[in-house]
Formats: sequence, C-alpha cells, structure tokens
Amino acid sequence: MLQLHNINKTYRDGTRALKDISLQLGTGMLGLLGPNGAGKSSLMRTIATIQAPDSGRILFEGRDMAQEPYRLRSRLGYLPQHFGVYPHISCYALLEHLAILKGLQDKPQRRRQIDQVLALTNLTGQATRQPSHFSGGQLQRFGVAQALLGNPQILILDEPTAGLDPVERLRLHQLLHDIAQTRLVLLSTHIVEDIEHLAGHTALLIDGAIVACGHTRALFSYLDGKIWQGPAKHPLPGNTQLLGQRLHYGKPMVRLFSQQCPAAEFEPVPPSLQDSYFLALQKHTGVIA
Ligand SMILES: Nc1ncnc2c1ncn2[C@@H]1O[C@H](COP(=O)(O)OP(=O)(O)OP(=O)(O)O)[C@@H](O)[C@H]1O
Repeated sequence: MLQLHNINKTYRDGTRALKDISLQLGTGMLGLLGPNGAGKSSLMRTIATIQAPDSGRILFEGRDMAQEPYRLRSRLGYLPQHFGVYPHISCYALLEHLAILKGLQDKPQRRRQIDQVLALTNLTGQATRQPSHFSGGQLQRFGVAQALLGNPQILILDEPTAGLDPVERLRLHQLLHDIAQTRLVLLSTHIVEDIEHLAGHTALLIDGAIVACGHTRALFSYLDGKIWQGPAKHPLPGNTQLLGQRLHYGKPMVRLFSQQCPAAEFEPVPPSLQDSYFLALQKHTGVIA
C-alpha cells in the first residue's frame, strides 16, 4: 500500500533526522520503535505530508506523493505527538468542525461517521463534554476519533499512549488493535511494551536510520538461548553484555547477553524485544541499559 524509498531529511540547523529510510508497508500495524530523538516524529510528519523529505520518494498505491499530496492526505488520519483542542466547544461540535475540514460535506453522512468514531473510541457518552476538560486517556481517544474521520486507509499515531495510566493504555491498545485489522497503522513509540502488545511488524529507528525491520518476534528470536539471568556480580563475567539490572525478591539480579552460560549461578531466560532493542542501542550509540 505504502512504499518509502531512500527518504532523507536534514533540518535547517544541520540535524540529519532521517537517513536513507526505505520501507514497504501493507495492512496491519507497524511499530516504529526508537529512543528520544531517533527521528520517529520526523518520519511520521514526512509520511503525513506535513513536511517534505529532502530526497527520496513516497508511493501510495504506486503513485508518487510529491506529485499528488492530496491523494494521500485524503486517505490518511494523523494523530500528532502533541495536539491542542479548542476550549469552550463540545466533543461532538469539534469533531463536526474537523470533519468539515476533512471534506465531509454531506451532513447525514458526516453525522453517521461521527457517531461511528465516537462509538469506536468509547466516547459516545462524552459527546456533549468539552475535550479541553477530558482526562488524558479520553483526550487520546478523542485524538484517535478525529484521525478516523474520513475513514482513512492509513493511520499515523505518534506516541499515542504517552502519559496514560495502565487501564487507559490497555483500552487504547484494544482500540488500536481493532482499527489495524483493516488498515495500515503506523505506531511510533519508545515504549517497548506497546510494540510487544500490538505490532506484528516493527522497525527499529536509531539516530535517523532503520537498523532492524521485520516480524516483531523475528527481531529477537535470534537471541534464543543467549539471554541469561543471575545475581549481580562485580565485575561482570567475561564475554557478556549487560542488558539490565533489577531487584528480584530484594536481591539484585542482572540480565546478560552471552553466547554461553556466563557462570554457574546463571540460568537461561526467554529473550524479549527489549533485549534486542538494548543490544542495538549499545551497538549503534554505545549507551548501556
Ligand atoms: N523542526 C526541527 N528543527 C531542527 N531539528 C529538529 C526539528 N524537529 C526535530 N529535530 C531534531 O531531529 C532529531 C529527530 O527528532 P524527532 O522529534 O523526529 O525524534 P523522535 O524519535 O520523535 O523523538 P522523541 O521520542 O523525543 O519525540 C532530533 O535531534 C531533534 O532534535
């Protein structure tokens, strides 16, 4: 459905935010995972046609978006990382205003669609309230509702779960899962758990470049039998890489990457996407978890 070929973006101050990004995307959810400043929002804004790449091409159903930006714009919904809502206007009235801006001129059709997105995002009961008075979770669901107006085929969601409590996060996960059954959903986040719950495919973005991309499980299955957990030791056993340290029933434990069992007290544990992410971060930035 959507193809990105060698996308590059450098901002005026010389920051190279996107380096030769290429992706082929179809229906389903792609998780875009990366640390702060990796370029996730830059990529989202570029796909949403809010900013143009310096070079490279974006093809939607085979057509070049640089030549026909309106073609993609009319088929996509975008939830930016930070979005504001007008005060003193009800949720329903604001959706109606945004729907008109999106070109939904036919009133009965527009109202049907607003009712649908309100029901889908579980906001029907809040339709007369002002979004400026919503809780964080309700506001994010409102953001998804406005992105769904026009029934887009591509939904771009930039860090939609940031700041949500666990109940609201799970509620939003279920909603995004349902939406992704019939659409392409691009989900940007630095929360590994969001990707593990939701994304069949993941692209790992570090310092503006995609360093790994594929089936989410395949991105860490290569670590089977190479992740070990045991008591924190100083120094660490040789030929190992530290992936994390935490307390386990009050005892400090470490998680290590090692080709072989690092020491007698260590046991193998199933690998996770986070292990693979931390190893990639160490390799590309030198940052240790
Ligand atoms: N308009 C801009 N002008 C100059 N530099 C920018 C601009 N927008 C982003 N950057 C820089 O580009 C790089 C990528 O930023 P971007 O916001 O795309 O990353 P991100 O992965 O979304 O980060 P975060 O998770 O913190 O939101 C960063 O170094 C950032 O400071």
